[in-house]
Amino acid sequence: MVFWIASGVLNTWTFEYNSVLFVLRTFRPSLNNRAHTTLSSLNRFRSLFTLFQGMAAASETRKKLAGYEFYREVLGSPKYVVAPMVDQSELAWRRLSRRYGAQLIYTPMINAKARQMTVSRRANTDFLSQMWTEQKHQSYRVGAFDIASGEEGSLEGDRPLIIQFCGNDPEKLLKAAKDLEGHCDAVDINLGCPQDIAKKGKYGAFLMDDWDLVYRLINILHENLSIPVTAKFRVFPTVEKTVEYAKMLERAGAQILTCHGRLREQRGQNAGLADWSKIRAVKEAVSVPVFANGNILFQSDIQRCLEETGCDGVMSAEGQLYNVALFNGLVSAVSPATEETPSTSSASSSSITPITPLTHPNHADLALEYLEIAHSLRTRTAISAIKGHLFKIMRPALSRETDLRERLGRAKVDQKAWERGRGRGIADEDSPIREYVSVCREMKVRMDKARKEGSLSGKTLEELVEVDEKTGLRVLPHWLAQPYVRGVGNGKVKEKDAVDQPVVIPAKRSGDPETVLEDVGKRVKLCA
Ligand SMILES: Cc1cc2nc3c(=O)[nH]c(=O)nc-3n(C[C@H](O)[C@H](O)[C@H](O)COP(=O)(O)O)c2cc1C
Repeated sequence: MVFWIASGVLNTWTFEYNSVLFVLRTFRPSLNNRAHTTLSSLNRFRSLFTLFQGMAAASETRKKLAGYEFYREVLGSPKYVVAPMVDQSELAWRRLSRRYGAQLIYTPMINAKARQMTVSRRANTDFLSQMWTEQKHQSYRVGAFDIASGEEGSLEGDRPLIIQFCGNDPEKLLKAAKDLEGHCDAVDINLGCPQDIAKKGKYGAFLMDDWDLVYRLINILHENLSIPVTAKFRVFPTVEKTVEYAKMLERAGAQILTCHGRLREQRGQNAGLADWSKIRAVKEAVSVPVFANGNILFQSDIQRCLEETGCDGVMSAEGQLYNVALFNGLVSAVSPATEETPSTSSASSSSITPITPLTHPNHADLALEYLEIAHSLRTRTAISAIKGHLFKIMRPALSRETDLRERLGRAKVDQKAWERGRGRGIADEDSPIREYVSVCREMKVRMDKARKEGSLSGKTLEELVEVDEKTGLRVLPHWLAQPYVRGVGNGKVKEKDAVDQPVVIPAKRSGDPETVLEDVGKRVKLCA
């Protein structure tokens, strides 16, 4: 502490020192030499302090905090957490999410094996082999982490951040995690991905059958990384086994557990509801912080979940993707996003979320804001990610505005041009994603008109809310950001839908753009 203060004083001093010299040189050349000698000896002190400051910083980073100490002091006690999402929790989305109240965000899952190959190939000077790697891992790169841009994981705009890996080889996992440990606050292991790709690669939820391997995967990171390791997992059919598993994860060294309250078999059409009672049992059984994952769609679900599970935070994936303002207004009295005083300074425990511009802004505005961020970054945002976000954000209106839906579905973007054109700003008519911008602007015009007509009807927003017959959930006016709930599946796993059931990927991606989106969704939704 003393070093920091002293160094701050001396830093200011250097500025003064240069200014004094400049003034003396200009107006009193005779005093220049004496002043210079005195000032430069003082400046030597400054160098010494800078050295001590470096040493203090180094010893600080060496101190690895654990459990609640880590949760509080490094992460800042986050309650509102954005889930790891392949192709969707990328940097641009993280920036937008932080503006709207997200306190901690996970990167999309990174495959440890693929990252390791890419890193070792990059170290090789053979240009052709690099090209080969780049092409071979094109799809992996979509979820990769771009250190070179200096933006991903930066202290200024991308923290707190947890980088998620998947893998089944402890040594490879460690090497990949070591490569990125300086760019995040912790490393997470994906133990919950239930998709066929995970079954084939034996990672994610398919490690639930090999507890010894899971222990070693966590433990090697716990023992060798300078930052903590955390784990995200699904529940077992019984509470007892779920609790036993969670305790094993803690023993192995996991410092935060995220418990997704669905079974490995609850995916796609059979996702159904998450079981919060199992999450509660986990929370009661371990002594590290626990995040609850599943069933968070409206703000009112957040407090209910925290109360019912006793967890330290809630994690949302789909609810937050469809409404990035899900966590807005919960943290501070004045929201940075809209600068309005929120009606709820902490999550209301009422069963219904009040519909305010804070929690349900106009979706076209959010879409434009997202595009503006994507434009402003040096880091490349994958076109698949952009398209996925736009379809989800504006979903409430796309079934009405079918011409816009079609334009969005058919918009072609030259990836290379997009990479060259990034950072130009949204107004640039040369932007390679100008068609997306144009669709969102047109959507904004139409939604502003719809909102005006809505308010002219004399009804309040609450009165404009309808209830979906199939799901029983509230459907808000179509210009507002809101969750999307597929009215299928009951969470009960039928034998024919069990894990072995293949995901059907249509050979042809044509036809109705929304169907295409669903297909894209199925393909990128590697871990839902
Ligand atoms: C588009 C998408 C991508 C996902 N990718 C990942 C991932 O990379 N790693 C992971 O552990 N879970 C992933 N998931 C699962 C979510 O993190 C989360 O566990 C799951 O969706 C349940 O939360 P929810 O009910 O809030 O959607 C993904 C989910 C979605 C919707």
